[in-house]
Amino acid sequence: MQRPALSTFFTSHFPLMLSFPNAKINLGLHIVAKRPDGYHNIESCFYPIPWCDALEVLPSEKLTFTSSGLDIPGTQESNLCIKAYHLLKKTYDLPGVHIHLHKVIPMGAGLGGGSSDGAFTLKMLNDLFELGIDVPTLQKLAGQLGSDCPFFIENKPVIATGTGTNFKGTALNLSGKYIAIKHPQIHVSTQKAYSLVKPAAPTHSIESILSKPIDQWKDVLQNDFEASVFAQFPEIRDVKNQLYSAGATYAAMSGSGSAVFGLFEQEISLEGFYTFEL
Ligand SMILES: C[C@@](CO)(OP(=O)(O)O)[C@H](O)COP(=O)(O)OP(=O)(O)OC[C@H]1O[C@@H](n2ccc(N)nc2=O)[C@H](O)[C@@H]1O
Ligand SMILES: Nc1ncnc2c1ncn2[C@@H]1O[C@H](COP(=O)(O)OP(=O)(O)O)[C@@H](O)[C@H]1O
Repeated sequence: MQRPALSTFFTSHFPLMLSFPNAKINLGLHIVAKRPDGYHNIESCFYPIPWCDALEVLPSEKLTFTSSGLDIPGTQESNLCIKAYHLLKKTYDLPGVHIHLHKVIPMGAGLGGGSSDGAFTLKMLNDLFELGIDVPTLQKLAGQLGSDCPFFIENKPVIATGTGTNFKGTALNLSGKYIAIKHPQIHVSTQKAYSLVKPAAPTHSIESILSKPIDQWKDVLQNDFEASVFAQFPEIRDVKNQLYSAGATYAAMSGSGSAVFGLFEQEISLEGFYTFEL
């Protein structure tokens, strides 16, 4: 079937699209080796969580961008939504769009919020303009925006290896558990965090640890960033300890920080933490 011209497409379809780019947590994170390109091979479980931004794309004469909610550092051109548009525009005949991002997910937190916005922009433009880009190609494109971006294309729990862009599905299902998260408002540079860790081959695979009950994860399911980040910012370790004191079955820093999360069997309310059901 021949695809209609994009201009007629807009007038014949709903000219608006809304999505809710969500955050992720890392359940365990091993930094396995430094690569010749300067990046690191890792092993981690990426798990999507329902803490979301809101992203709207609608027709416009030219590309425009607005945001609300939390202030996003950097220029519009450095925003991953705009980068995603330009990346697709290199290959596809994209008309103008107006992108509005309502920012909720804390930034520089290890929750992948910016990466999610970039990946969701790719998916929305693909759907809206019926570009027909398949999932592996979308993941490759997302990889050009950042290492965390490809995960958000399929957005389901995976064991990630390589630079965090090779995925194996996992049956891990935390539905019905509760999570408490705090972003201690400390900005940890991902690049610096990687440079402070000495890579090492792990003794146990994350997949094997995650196959055990959650109450056995403590002390074995490790995030290799924690030691150096906690040494620099002891208050982040305090947040983790606070979660265990409150009865968390497992608590850890997400990614390169500084957000810390705890998993609970029951609904909890903790001052200063954002809590919700998974
Ligand atoms: C640590 C993780 C774990 O999920 O997430 P965050 O804590 O940022 O959410 C990721 O590996 C971060 O992914 P992302 O934040 O997209 O990183 P990128 O923009 O690709 O890279 C930022 C910098 O981190 C370093 N980097 C990133 C990924 C990787 N596998 N090895 C690296 O050494 C590089 O120095 C790079 O210049
Ligand atoms: N749409 C966006 N939302 C948030 N941050 C963005 C976005 N686009 C680019 N950035 C940049 O990415 C940085 C952090 O990205 P984010 O993915 O939120 O954190 P992290 O990598 O720690 O998970 C921000 O400080 C900002 O400079």
